[in-house]
Amino acid sequence: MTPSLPSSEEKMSPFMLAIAGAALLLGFLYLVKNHRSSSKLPPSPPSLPLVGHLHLIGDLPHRSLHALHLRYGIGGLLLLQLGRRRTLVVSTASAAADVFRNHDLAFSSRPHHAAAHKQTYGSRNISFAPYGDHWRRARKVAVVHLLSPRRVEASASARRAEAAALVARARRAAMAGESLVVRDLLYGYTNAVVTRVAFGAAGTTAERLRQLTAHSATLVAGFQADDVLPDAAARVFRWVTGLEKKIDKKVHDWDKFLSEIMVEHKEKTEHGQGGDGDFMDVLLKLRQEEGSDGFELTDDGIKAIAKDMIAAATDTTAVAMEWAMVELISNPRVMSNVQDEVITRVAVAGDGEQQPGNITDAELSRMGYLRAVVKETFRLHPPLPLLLPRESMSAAAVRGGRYQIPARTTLMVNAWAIGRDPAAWGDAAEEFRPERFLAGGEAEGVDPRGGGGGGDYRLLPFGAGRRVCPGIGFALPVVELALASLLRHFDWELTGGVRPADLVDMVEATGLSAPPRVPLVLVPKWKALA
Ligand code: HEM
Repeated sequence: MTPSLPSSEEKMSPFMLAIAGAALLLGFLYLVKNHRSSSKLPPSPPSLPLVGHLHLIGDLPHRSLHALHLRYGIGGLLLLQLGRRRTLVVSTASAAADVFRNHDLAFSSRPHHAAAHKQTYGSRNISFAPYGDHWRRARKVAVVHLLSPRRVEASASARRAEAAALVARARRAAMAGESLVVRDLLYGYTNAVVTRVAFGAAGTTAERLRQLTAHSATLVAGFQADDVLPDAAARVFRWVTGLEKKIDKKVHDWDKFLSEIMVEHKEKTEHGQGGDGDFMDVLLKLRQEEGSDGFELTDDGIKAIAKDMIAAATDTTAVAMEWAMVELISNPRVMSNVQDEVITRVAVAGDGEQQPGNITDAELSRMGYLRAVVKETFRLHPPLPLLLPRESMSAAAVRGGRYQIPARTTLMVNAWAIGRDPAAWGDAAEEFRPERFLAGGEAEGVDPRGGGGGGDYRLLPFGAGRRVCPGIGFALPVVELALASLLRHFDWELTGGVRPADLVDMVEATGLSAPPRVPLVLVPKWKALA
């Protein structure tokens, strides 16, 4: 039966026609508006309900995000829904330049993360503190009083003592014809330098610290329940899986350690033996003299800052050095060039009788090729491949207003992808070629200090803008001195039939920082110096 047309009595009244027309118009306007506002968002791959794009992220998020960028990204941007967090991913140097140059303030906060909050005395540190007065003042304390160029210079003796110990350790292995797990060697060195600088101690304090820092990062690394679930559900998840218990134990152990160190330092000060040499001394003295610019340095505040410095410094620095050694052993030409330079520069200083490890900062500053090796390592292997996540505090119109990013969007800057961006580094971006940073090279003058030196945003291992790492000046001489010492005194060989070419495709381990997945094992051969 065919449906009959409405009779004249059944025809719509003018009133009903007006309502229907208005509804149609409103619907049309809604569609147009919606189309316009969604077209103002950066591109996004197809997503699933609830998880959004989380299922597209593998165990190496920087690599998954890079692959998604290559497939879906436009203008260096992607917008993803990672569980409950709307996330803007930046994957090219030009997009990073726009975000850091034009929208840094908008993106200067950090997303709340319950596990990190717990481990930082309620976000009272610097790294995880939301943007605001506390963060600004705590950061100023670190920049002015703990990490200033004067302090870095004053810590040269700690660096040199530990570099000498590093060479001695490798020499023992060389004499015994044994191989070394390079990670253990370098982690031990970094941990020892940091312990001396932070607490003026070595030996058992360094060993306790080593145990505390091991695996700490894994409790805040990667995507966790907090990123996917609402707060209460995430807490239940952590509790059921036992993660909450692990975090509580770590928090307790750290607090016990830091409280003991603090008591020791206070007692020394009371007996007139307090120094102003290490971080704890400086922080306690600042509190006494109220020299922290009105910033209340409570016991917990001091512990939060000290812990932040240690956690931020140790893993990152050791990971950078291990990757440098991986690249050098895989590139014998570069290894030979850098060894020649180190030997020549130290000899030029006129002290052939120097103790192992006793290379001065002035000598390091003349090692241009070594510095290029370090930059090239940071380019291909940034220790924090996704930096630290930021969160936008207000809406931002990025890429010249083409895209509108709403407030409370998480920002992930993929430094690993930016280091491989062909628009920034050319077609041979995957090649380890330190010469690109030397005079006449295509990246001459590019600096890893995040837009420092001419506002170049191609090399971002330390981030950029207001939240750029304040520890760069501290980290670089630690890295350079260890590498120079190991390259000056030893030749290095692979073990067990491994060939340099076997290391070329080495991928990263999972976690917040990204060391080589397979720890590098090398045999040191002691070099008798003329
Ligand atoms: C090779 C070694 C290091 C690397 C690769 C590194 C990398 C980074 C990165 C990527 C950030 C986040 C920047 C951003 O959000 O834009 C950061 C933040 C930070 N780093 Fe480093 N870092 C290193 C060493 C150090 C050292 C030695 C210290 C201190 C002694 C330190 C202290 C900090 C602090 C306190 C922050 C938080 C800054 C803030 O949120 O305002 N880092 N670092």
